[in-house]
Amino acid sequence: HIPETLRLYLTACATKLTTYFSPYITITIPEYCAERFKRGEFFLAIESYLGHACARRAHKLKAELAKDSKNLQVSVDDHEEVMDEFKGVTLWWYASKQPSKASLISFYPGQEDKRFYQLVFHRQHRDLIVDEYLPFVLAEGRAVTVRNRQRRLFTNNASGSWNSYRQKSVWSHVKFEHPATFDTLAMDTDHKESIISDLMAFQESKEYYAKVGNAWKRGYLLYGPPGTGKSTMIAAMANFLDYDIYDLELTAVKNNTELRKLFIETTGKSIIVIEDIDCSIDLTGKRLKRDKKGTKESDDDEKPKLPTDPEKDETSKVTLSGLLNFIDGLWSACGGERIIIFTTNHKEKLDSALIRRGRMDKHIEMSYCRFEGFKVLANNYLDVAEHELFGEIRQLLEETDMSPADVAENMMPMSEKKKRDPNVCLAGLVEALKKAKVAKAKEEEEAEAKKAKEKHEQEEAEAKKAKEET
Ligand SMILES: Nc1ncnc2c1ncn2[C@@H]1O[C@H](COP(=O)(O)OP(=O)(O)OP(=O)(O)O)[C@@H](O)[C@H]1O
Ligand SMILES: [Mg+2]
Repeated sequence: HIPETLRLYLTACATKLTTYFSPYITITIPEYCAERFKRGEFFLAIESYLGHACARRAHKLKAELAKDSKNLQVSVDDHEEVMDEFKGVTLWWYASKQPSKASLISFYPGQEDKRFYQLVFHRQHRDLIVDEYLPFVLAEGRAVTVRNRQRRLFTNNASGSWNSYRQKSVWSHVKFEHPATFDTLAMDTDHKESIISDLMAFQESKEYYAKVGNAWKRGYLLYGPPGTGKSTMIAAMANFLDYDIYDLELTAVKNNTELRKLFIETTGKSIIVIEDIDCSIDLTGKRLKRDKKGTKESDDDEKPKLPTDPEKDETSKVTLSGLLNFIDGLWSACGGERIIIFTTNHKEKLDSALIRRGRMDKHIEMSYCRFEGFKVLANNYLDVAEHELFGEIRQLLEETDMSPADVAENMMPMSEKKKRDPNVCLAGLVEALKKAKVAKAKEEEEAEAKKAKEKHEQEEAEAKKAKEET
């Protein structure tokens, strides 16, 4: 009978010897790495890669529902061996686990079993594997993860009911599931095409941004009257690019420090949206309450402010310069692929520093519904591509300014949901357009009258003045 210590020693020696003479090299990738509470990114990438690329060759698989509970995620089961081939070289992956000492109380998930992957290959391929294969696996695995992930809509305004228990993170999120696409978006076709190609160019120009030394980001300013599809456009962009959305509510951000923190916690492949920028900030750095959503005008629930020195007061607000820094690239260190979008109903109210090129690279105007946009809506809502009323509608759309939201609403009044008869719906739209046309004519008339009156008054005043002088 051999003493325990000696036995352990001999086993260790035997392992050493076999490794010494073995022509094979083993690389182990543990599930939990240095930062103990986070699953290692490489481990996760391998898991995705093997499930995707090599699963067909494995005998024992396990399937789990992905986060969105729609896609099945298949991965290689524990204690299973899979073969892979890379540039003609064969290598083997083992998924395995090591039960940890039972006496330990588990502090983090996975303490019970230490799972790991082992990669075995011939030592003559060492350089190929380390320099090319492993980076390849990492990239592939990441791509698979991205394809399977559930996209999310983040918000910093957690006062609502959602996820309010998640106090720790500055952002709270819900699933992002907006059906809007560029196909369903009613707007000028050329305009739409130019936006799509701009987005594609952005997505593909990682190297270019690195070369010119810019952060990999792009800013869009969406402007136009209410109901012209600015928010819808953002959803369509996110769907097109497969990005997350961060909806940044500036009025809920206390100061520039908090703004920076929010920004740093965003991840790549995301769109950061600040809606109604003109209502959120003004040039003196004073934040305005937005009355649009029925928020209170004044902070009368706050304690009366003690007189403080102006410097201190400054830090309690998000200022324009804070916002500019935020866009400019304090943060370029935290990786790229971000799009920043501002929306506004009044472009002319914005400070030129905010929207100059370089900050907002592209200004996109969303405008009233014209015939091209209407055709998209008619197709979406009524499945009509041609109709005898189209000619009249085309004419009326040119003469009135109706937003796509109103056109859609008039074409399909919510109360008459069941009547999807195109004839009825389009006739309803014609009616509404005619009414809008009359209203517009009246408005113009009134404006004209007012102008004439003012002119008259001015002339009178001038005449009076001239009389006095003489
Ligand atoms: N161009 C469009 N194409 C398709 N649908 C549209 C379009 N514009 C508006 N709609 C419809 O009208 C609704 C309101 O549009 P949306 O919220 O995108 O407008 P908005 O420009 O963001 O308005 P606001 O300035 O008030 O925020 C949407 O739910 C959508 O169904
Ligand atoms: Mg909107």
